[in-house]
Formats: sequence, structure tokens, C-alpha cells
Amino acid sequence: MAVSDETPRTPALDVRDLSFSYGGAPALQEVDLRIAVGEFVVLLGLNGAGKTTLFSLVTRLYDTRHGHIAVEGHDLHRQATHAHACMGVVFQQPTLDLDLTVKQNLLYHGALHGMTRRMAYERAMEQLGRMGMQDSLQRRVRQLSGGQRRRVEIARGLLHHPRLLLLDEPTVGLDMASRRALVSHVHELCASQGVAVLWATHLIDEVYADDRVVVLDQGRVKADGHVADIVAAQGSETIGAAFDRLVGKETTP
Ligand SMILES: Nc1ncnc2c1ncn2[C@@H]1O[C@H](COP(=O)(O)OP(=O)(O)OP(=O)(O)O)[C@@H](O)[C@H]1O
Repeated sequence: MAVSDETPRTPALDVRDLSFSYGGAPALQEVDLRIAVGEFVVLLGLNGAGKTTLFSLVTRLYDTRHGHIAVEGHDLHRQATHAHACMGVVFQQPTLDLDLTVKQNLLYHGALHGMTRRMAYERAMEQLGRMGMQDSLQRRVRQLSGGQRRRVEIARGLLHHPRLLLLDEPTVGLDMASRRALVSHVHELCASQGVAVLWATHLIDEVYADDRVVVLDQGRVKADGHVADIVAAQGSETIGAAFDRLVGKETTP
């Protein structure tokens, strides 16, 4: 039987009714979030909104007790290995080994994902090549700039060809030019490699005019839509003003 064009594709990430508390303090409340294959989504929230907690649950650093998470249709609990194989992660705090070379860092990650050295090397060259960083393969990470290190982390996150890339405030500590370049680079990756991306940030200038934005505030999703729709729904002029209104930061004239 032919599959209808209208058959919904399995989302790259499917989060349903997710709640989480630290002790008695709720950090996430009834969060729903679906990301389609190849979609770029900005998770926008102030410090403390719950972005990192959400990442910790999706990457299974914390255990989900209330709610459901699936990656590419793989339930995070019952099919954890498959779910993990489908995701790449760039954490808020850099996790490269500074004393190893770029090559050593990437090949080690490849080994963790069961790749031969040759395959990991070829993929490392492929990913670094996309960023114009092939020449950095033999350099120690310590010798790289902050922006270059972030690119290596993204290359590492993509080495096992995940369908979903999670980035938690990946531009922290970078100057404006490096931030802009990184945001642009990940948008391009999304378009050219069909990778779904969840980009967490509190910086409004990282949002592109046609991005889909999920506004998280005090653990709740306050808005989920494309920039123009959120701006219109809030009766605001800009996404910055709409965001301020949604999180109650609006200043009265
Ligand atoms: N390990 C922890 N123990 C107790 N409370 C925590 C812990 N981690 C986070 N929280 C609290 O949970 C809430 C959400 O924090 P979280 O780090 O997820 O937010 P965030 O949006 O990622 O913020 P930031 O951008 O500052 O990292 C905050 O109120 C925070 O104080």
C-alpha cells in the first residue's frame, strides 16, 4: 500500500507533558515540544527558565519521571541506545580535552560511537571541512580560539551523523562576530544536512526572522511559533518586545 503524502513523519524530537522538580521546586512544568526532521528551533528563555534542565532530561543526565521523550521515534527509556545514537549534543560548558589535538578529540568520540578510526577520520575531515577547519586537525584544542573550539564541538556532535543536534547556549563567551558566524553556520548545517536543531539561548539577537521560536519562562512554554506569528500575537513590533511581554519584563511607559 502506498504511503500517503499526508502521513505525518516521526518528529526528530517529541517531548510530551514533561515536568521536573529539584526537590520541591518545579523547573519544568507540562512542557510539550515537537521538532520536525530538518527543522531549526530556538529555545528562548532567560537565565533560570529551565533550558538546561530540558537538555539534561533529553540527554538523560537526569531521569524523566513525569512525561515522555522520544528521539526519532525511539523512547528515551525503553530504547535509550537508539535514541542516543540519533542525537548530538553541544553542552553549555565546553567538554573538549584541551591537551589533546582536535583529531584525538574527534577520533575518541568516534570510538565511543563504535566507528573505526578510518571512518571517524573521514567524518572528522568532512565536518571540519564544512567549517574551513581541516588545517586544525593536528592542533591542540588549547591553541584554538573560543569560536574555533565551539566549531570543533559542533563537528564532534555531528560525527556520528545524528538526526537531532542539541546546543545549549553554544555562544557563551564568544565575541559578537564569532556568535554571528556560529548562528549562521548552524542554520546552514540544518539546511544542507537536514539535521534538526534545538538551539537554546537567552540572546534575542540570535533569532533569525523566519525561525521557529519556543519561549520558555519559569519552566513553562509561553509561546511556540514562527517569529512573525509570535510578534503578531503579542501585538508587538519586534520579537524582543514580544519576548519581554511574554516573560513579564515589559517596562510600562
Ligand atoms: N542542580 C540543581 N539543583 C537545584 N535547582 C536547580 C539545579 N539546576 C537548576 N536549578 C534551578 O532550576 C531552574 C531552571 O534552571 P536551568 O539551569 O534549567 O535554567 P536555564 O534556562 O538553563 O538557565 P541558564 O541559562 O542560567 O543556564 C532554576 O530556578 C535553577 O535555579
